Order: sequence, then C-alpha cells, then structure tokens
Amino acid sequence: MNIDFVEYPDREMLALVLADKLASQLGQHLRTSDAASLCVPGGTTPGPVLESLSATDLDWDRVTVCLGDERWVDGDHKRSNSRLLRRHLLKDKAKDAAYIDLYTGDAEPDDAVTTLNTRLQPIFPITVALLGMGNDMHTASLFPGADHLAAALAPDAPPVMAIRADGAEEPRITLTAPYLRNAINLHLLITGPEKREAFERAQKLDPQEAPIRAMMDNLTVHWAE
Ligand SMILES: O=C1O[C@H](COP(=O)(O)O)[C@@H](O)[C@H](O)[C@H]1O
Repeated sequence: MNIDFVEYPDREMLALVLADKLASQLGQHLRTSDAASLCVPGGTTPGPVLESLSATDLDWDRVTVCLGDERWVDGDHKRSNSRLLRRHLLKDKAKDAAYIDLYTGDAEPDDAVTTLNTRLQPIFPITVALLGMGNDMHTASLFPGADHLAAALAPDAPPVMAIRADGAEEPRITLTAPYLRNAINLHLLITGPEKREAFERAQKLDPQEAPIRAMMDNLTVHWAE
C-alpha cells in the first residue's frame, strides 16, 4: 500500500486546492502530450470540486472527460451522474472538453459494453482519475457483493463492465479496477467522519469486501470533515 492522506481544514478549501491539483496534473501532461484524460466520480460529494475545476484555465479542448461509473438511467434523471457533470463540470472554461458518456441509451448496460470498450480505448492510461467512495467502501460501481465483482477486480478485466448489486438502486456500468488503478495520477475524494472510518477499515480488508482496497497501491486521499 502507498497512501498519501491529505486532510483539509474544511470542504471549501478541499474543493479549491484539489481542483487546482487536478488541473495542474492535466496541464503538466499536456506540456509533453497532445491530449489528456480526466475520469471523475458521480454521487453527492464531488459537486464543489467539479465546479471549481470548470472555472480553471486549461487547454480543455485537448482533454477528454469520462465518469468512473454511471447509473443506468436517462441523462436528465436526478440519479444520473452525467447530469451532475453537465451541471458542475462541462461548462464555463471546461465546456470545450470532449465527453465520453457512459450512458448509451441501450435497454441494459450489458448491451453497451462492447461499444464503450471501443470508445474509451484512446483515453487509457487515464491521466488523472478522481475516485469517490461510499460508506460501504464501494468505489465507482465496484460494490461489495456485486454480481461480477471478482471479474471487475481481476487484472485482465476489460475497461468497462455492467454490474448489479443490492447496494446499488439500479443496474450500473463501471470502469474496472485495473483501468482505474493504472491512472497516471490517482486520487480519492471523501468527506465526513463515517467515510474516513470506512477508508481506514478498508485498509485491513480484502478488495472483495472493500473494493476501494484495490486502489491503494499509489493513491492520494483528500479528506475534510
Ligand atoms: O453511487 C455512487 O456512489 C459513489 C459515492 O457517492 P457519494 O454520494 O457517497 O459521494 C460515487 O463515487 C459513484 O460515482 C456513484 O455512482
């Protein structure tokens, strides 16, 4: 395990400093490469970080953005992670970024896997990946007890898989552990005492019980109360 745990005085400071860090890693990559990729989480936590990031100066027209996972609902559904991105990231200075939407409109996420694996191929290795985590220690849609968790954690997993779990309200599509973990820069954003305690517990567990454990080889954690 190689974990750098950064604690911030409050969530506002976390959002500003983390957005600046992500932008500077993307910018640094763009100094020597034509293109960069940014993978971000959905859920309730990342809004302020995404908001700050959208206002940051960067050659956004050379950046491709994707989510680490998507809930299989229409893009205007209140649980859509894409909806969060459109509201908080893909606007202002970041409006010129390319976006690979994981929701294809197919009836089931399983029907979209082949298409998405092809579409996503050019973004790997991800330049900057920001992960989230639930209190149950899931990250992206790698949930404890999910139907295909072992395959999604395996080193030979394809880039994306369809996944279903009791802890998830709807079927999901998720980037798999090797493609997230192999990001050039890997960060985790968590807030509140419950998630801090869950992260500490996960360090002693197996990835099958605590999927976030599969990301701890070279991870920077950003936490505020
Ligand atoms: O369902 C999801 O949960 C995690 C954590 O979300 P949060 O609401 O606790 O911040 C998120 O990272 C993931 O993208 C999302 O689909």
